[in-house]
Amino acid sequence: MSIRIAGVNKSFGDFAALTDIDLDLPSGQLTALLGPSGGGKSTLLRIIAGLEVGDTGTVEIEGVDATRLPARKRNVGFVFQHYAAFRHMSVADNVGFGLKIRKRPKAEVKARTAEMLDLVHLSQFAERLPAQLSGGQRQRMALARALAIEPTVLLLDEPFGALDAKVRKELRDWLRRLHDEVHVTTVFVTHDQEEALEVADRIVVINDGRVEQEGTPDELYDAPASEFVMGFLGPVTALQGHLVRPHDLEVESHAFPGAVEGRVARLARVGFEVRVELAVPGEPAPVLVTLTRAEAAHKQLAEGVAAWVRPVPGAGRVAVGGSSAASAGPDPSTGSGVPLVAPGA
Ligand SMILES: Nc1ncnc2c1ncn2[C@@H]1O[C@H](COP(=O)(O)OP(=O)(O)OP(=O)(O)O)[C@@H](O)[C@H]1O
Repeated sequence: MSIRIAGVNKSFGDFAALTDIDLDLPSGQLTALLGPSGGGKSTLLRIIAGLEVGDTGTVEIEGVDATRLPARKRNVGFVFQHYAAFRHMSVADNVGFGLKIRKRPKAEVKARTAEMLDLVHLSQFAERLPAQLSGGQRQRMALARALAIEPTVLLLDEPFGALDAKVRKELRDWLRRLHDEVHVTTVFVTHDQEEALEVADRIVVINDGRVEQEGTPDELYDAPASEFVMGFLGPVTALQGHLVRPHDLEVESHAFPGAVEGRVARLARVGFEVRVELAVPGEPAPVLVTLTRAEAAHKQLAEGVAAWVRPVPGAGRVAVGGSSAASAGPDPSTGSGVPLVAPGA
């Protein structure tokens, strides 16, 4: 285990920003701290970095107790959303700065800087000033600077948060490829579930200062431990007291085993998919089902027609007001008494 956090609590005045955090983040992996704004992600990252100290608990980095070590002795690379570059220094000098202040030989600084610029594809901009780079290029420069010192862990706080959606997406693919090349243990903070699902090996969902769930992207998506995690990771709809994913519902224009009857209230084509809203007696809100266009055409669904719906067998789901898919109990819609729980739940 590369980063081990045990019993960490942190309050600001009487506000509890983090409560009872215990986490083991494996070596060489890319872990996302995911959650809504104000949940405590940045505070946790700053405690790992040594920029903030927990009120209780310990932080271990690669087997070394770092709880009382100052930030500069933890050998961490840190990248913030708004990277503060030295404006009067060239891109190359910014990247080599950490090595220079560590008094490494000139030749080594030069070689390592060139290597890092090559890694982040900025070699041709080495002599420019930071102001002459785009936002995305500047964040790549920040990553090169953080990596230049060969950090034990790389900590990224919403590194692409200030960039527009297209550049953000490019950089997230790029970060994944970069990580596959260098394998440095990386923790990054994001509130964007798509970013976490796409890039991370592991995701830790943090809400209200607590860890809601941790696991691989698949584990969290397929077997969410709570309503909160399920809703935060993707669209959900409620049917018969359970939250399910709209693409995990089967719908037909005729009755079929375990399905309940409703009526198509609305049918909308959105790009490659069709979103169907069903009015189902007893359901307080429309039941949302997503289908491909071909499926919708084949099933002859149209506004106003009767339709029958049930969760696909094995669909991940969570009881409304409950806490876990596994506690969902027997499923009335299967008629078999076999609960429909997420795989591995
Ligand atoms: N130095 C501080 N003094 C007082 N309160 C703080 C301090 N730092 C953070 N907080 C509070 O602690 C809570 C958690 O903040 P934190 O920045 O860790 O959340 P976050 O999940 O990273 O959110 P965001 O995505 O908005 O940055 C917030 O309510 C914040 O206002």
